[in-house]
Amino acid sequence: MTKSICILGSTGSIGVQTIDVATKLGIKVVGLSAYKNVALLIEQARELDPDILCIGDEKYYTLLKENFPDKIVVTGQEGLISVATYPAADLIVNALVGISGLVPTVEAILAGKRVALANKETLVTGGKIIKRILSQKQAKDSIPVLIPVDSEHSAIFQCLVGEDKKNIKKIILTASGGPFRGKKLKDLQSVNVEDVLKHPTWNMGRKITVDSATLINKGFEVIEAMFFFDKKCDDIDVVIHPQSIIHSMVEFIDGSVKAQLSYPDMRLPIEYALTFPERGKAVAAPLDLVRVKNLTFEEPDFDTFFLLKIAYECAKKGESYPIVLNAANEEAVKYFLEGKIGFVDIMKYVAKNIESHRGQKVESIQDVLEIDTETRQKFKNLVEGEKS
Ligand SMILES: NC(=O)C1=CN([C@@H]2O[C@H](COP(=O)(O)OP(=O)(O)OC[C@H]3O[C@@H](n4cnc5c(N)ncnc54)[C@H](OP(=O)(O)O)[C@@H]3O)[C@@H](O)[C@H]2O)C=CC1
Ligand SMILES: CC(=O)[C@@H](O)[C@H](O)COP(=O)(O)O
Ligand SMILES: [Mn+2]
Repeated sequence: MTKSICILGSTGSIGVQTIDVATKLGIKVVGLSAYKNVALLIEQARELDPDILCIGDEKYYTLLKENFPDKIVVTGQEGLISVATYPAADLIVNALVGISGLVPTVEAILAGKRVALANKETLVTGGKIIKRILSQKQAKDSIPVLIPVDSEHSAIFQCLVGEDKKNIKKIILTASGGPFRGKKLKDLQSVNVEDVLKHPTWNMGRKITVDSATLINKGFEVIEAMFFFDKKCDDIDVVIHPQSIIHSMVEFIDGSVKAQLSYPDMRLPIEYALTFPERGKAVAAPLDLVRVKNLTFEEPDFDTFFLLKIAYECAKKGESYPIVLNAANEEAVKYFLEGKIGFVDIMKYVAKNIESHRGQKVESIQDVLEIDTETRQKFKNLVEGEKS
């Protein structure tokens, strides 16, 4: 079992829950990173006494170092990589948000680390390159280098224990449907940030909560599943399941379907990633299906939530398309949370960015980062251009 971990993004939703699980399991946290929430990072470091601390934003470095003169205190991208590759950690938990998670994942893998991956943007943007890097690495044991934390992928991973991947017919990802399930585009014109952040079943960071409302989160998860489980997007379905009790399913060639169920609590997939191939008993409340009563299912509304359809198209085209999808979406969500564009504009501008994109081959992480930067610039030009 894992004995020591570093947590990248320890001050976020997944980061904080990882600390809870690790503490309950008696796992030592040897490294922490945050971007700008230095107050919480200091509090966490006082409690956990790690060896290495990283603050992304350099302006907080001095404050952090003054508080911990005897620890390794690092900053910036280089500092983040020092935590991602820290020698004393058995496993790195990547709980960063957005493309900021990509390079640390790659560096951790290259340094021979196992990674519990919550940061889905890593595989959305860098899946092709990471797959190549993993194929060149010698497996040390039967435990995969990348272990899923995203609840759906953890569910599938659990359903596949003891199974041969060649017997998978289909992966069925469940989606809550978000706060606007059943609504049409005309109903969404005037929704505000507060409405969008009211997720019906999960309590998560702001960016992923907005992604759940547009359903692009599920599109990203289709792409994430392609890389985790080596499947084509045509073999991955999405079904709306408003209760978020079934976290995903696998249909096998004989017609049998396996599912993983629990109350919606991210600490369970986090615990599974930390204890795999064993199971812990640190966190989950026992599931009472009589109390839950109804498990219901619906078709996704691809017309209203058209970014899900676009995500499938990007998944099929591969190469630069998922990178552009992710970068345009990250910018759009940022603009929306800053009050600069409306909710429907997120979907509209991401769609426009994809429409005008001419695919490019992707051969390296450098290519990924260049396409990401170009797309963000193009996005800004598009939005600012339409405003003036
Ligand atoms: N939250 C959830 O329940 C789930 C999340 N996920 C995925 O897990 C990942 C994390 O999500 P979540 O915990 O909600 O996100 P949060 O926004 O809550 O946390 C993000 C963390 O990353 C840090 N961070 C943000 N930007 C940067 C940057 N540019 N460089 C370095 N560090 C940075 C933040 O630091 P600071 O606090 O200092 O800003 C914070 O610690 C995402 O990819 C998400 O899609 C998947 C399934 C469920
Ligand atoms: C908890 C988790 O894994 C999220 O990715 C979740 O799936 C979001 O909810 P939606 O199903 O609404 O996208
Ligand atoms: Mn998920």
